[in-house]
Amino acid sequence: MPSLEDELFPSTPGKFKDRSNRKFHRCLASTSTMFLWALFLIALTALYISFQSFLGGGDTDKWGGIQWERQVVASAKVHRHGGFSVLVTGAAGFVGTHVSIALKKRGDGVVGLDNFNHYYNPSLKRDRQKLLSQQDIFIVEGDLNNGRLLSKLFGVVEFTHVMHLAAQAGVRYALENPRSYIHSNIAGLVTLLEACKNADPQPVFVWASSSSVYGLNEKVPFSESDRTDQPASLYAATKKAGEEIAHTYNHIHGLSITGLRFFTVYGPWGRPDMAYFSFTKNILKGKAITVYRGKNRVDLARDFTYIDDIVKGCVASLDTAGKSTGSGGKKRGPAPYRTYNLGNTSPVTVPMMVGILERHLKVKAKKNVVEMPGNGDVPYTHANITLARIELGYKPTTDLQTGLKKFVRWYLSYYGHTQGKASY
Ligand SMILES: O=C(O)[C@H]1O[C@H](OP(=O)(O)OP(=O)(O)OC[C@H]2O[C@@H](n3ccc(=O)[nH]c3=O)[C@H](O)[C@@H]2O)[C@H](O)[C@@H](O)[C@H]1O
Repeated sequence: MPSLEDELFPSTPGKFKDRSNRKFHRCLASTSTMFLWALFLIALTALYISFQSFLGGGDTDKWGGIQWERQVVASAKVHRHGGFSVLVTGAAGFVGTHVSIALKKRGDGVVGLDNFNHYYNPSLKRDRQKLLSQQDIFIVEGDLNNGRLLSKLFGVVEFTHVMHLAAQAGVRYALENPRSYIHSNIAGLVTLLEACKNADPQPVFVWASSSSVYGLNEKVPFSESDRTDQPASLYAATKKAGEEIAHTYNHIHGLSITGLRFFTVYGPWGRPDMAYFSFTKNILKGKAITVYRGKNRVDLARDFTYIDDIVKGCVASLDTAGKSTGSGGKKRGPAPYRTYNLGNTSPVTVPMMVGILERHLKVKAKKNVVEMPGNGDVPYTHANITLARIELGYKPTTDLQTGLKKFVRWYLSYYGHTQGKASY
């Protein structure tokens, strides 16, 4: 009777069989099986890798693939003669959402980029995303530091402009999480500028700096030419560093750069970490709010600027920016480098801001007035906007009273009067 082995590995008919031959066959059999298994596993791995690269992912499964590219291209499509194709970073953020909608409404193509981080409750960001999606604006989910994603994006769309609004915001949070400022405001900025530098043609670059760069400067109102070498917070320091970094990309690579120094922007769909927003929540909940006061019992003041005015300043900056001159990463000639204050030019004290909120909310605030802790705050901001007025036609029109009324109306409609849903 033939053994199992013989059946599995029948000898060639007519050939002589012996024991050593059998051993050899047995060894060959197990080696071949192992070899076949290895081949099978290699093939499986190769199949998986090629499927992943077909999807375009790798770093994250949130981007890449044919469907994703279609969405990006459709969102970037320009619907007006001479319109722009704009990459808006931080599109699910406060300013990013408003700027994206304004651009889309006038016929520009807009592609958003946002990492939906958890600095504050991302459900607000998701709701802003829904708002943008109703305007056919697609947000790519990814981080600024993902160079692969950025080069893919610039490969799919020839962006004419980049509106860079993504950042780690907040002055006081830098004490808790300093690295997040370096990650987004320094490393992320450089990764994005690299992608812009390498793009051919290079896009125009407009980005959000901050009033905080004036730091301990005591000359008011703050003009663009005033000193900015005394930052009071790490946030301010990273924004100031961003300005210097952007300058080198303008100088070496011919990128057209416009830096906008925003002054305490507020309004509907705003940031829950900001004072006017968190005060509203706490006043409605009957909780005490902490109002900081400066040295010698001097009230702190801010040049609060309404979101619609900021949006006009951003759009005007895109419209008036000269072209980048570089190609293949090399500068072909001088490119514009501009810096503007976007403020309101009428500072209001924090207690006055609280008073306006009390009137709009029809609730009296419980206030704890404490001396300003040494946490990065500055006592006073006031923008000189002459340059922006002359060169951008920037003219803010909303005072704090009117702007906060609009904010409170939005807040109550979004969170409801009961505050039950306000978990941020
Ligand atoms: O223009 C900017 O470049 C920055 O504007 C904003 O910073 P700020 O002007 O500091 O706004 P915000 O925190 O609302 O505090 C407002 C006032 O309330 C005081 N304040 C704050 C908190 C509190 O509990 N109590 C209080 O009195 C506080 O002392 C201050 O006097 C952005 O957050 C920042 O990301 C950046 O964009």
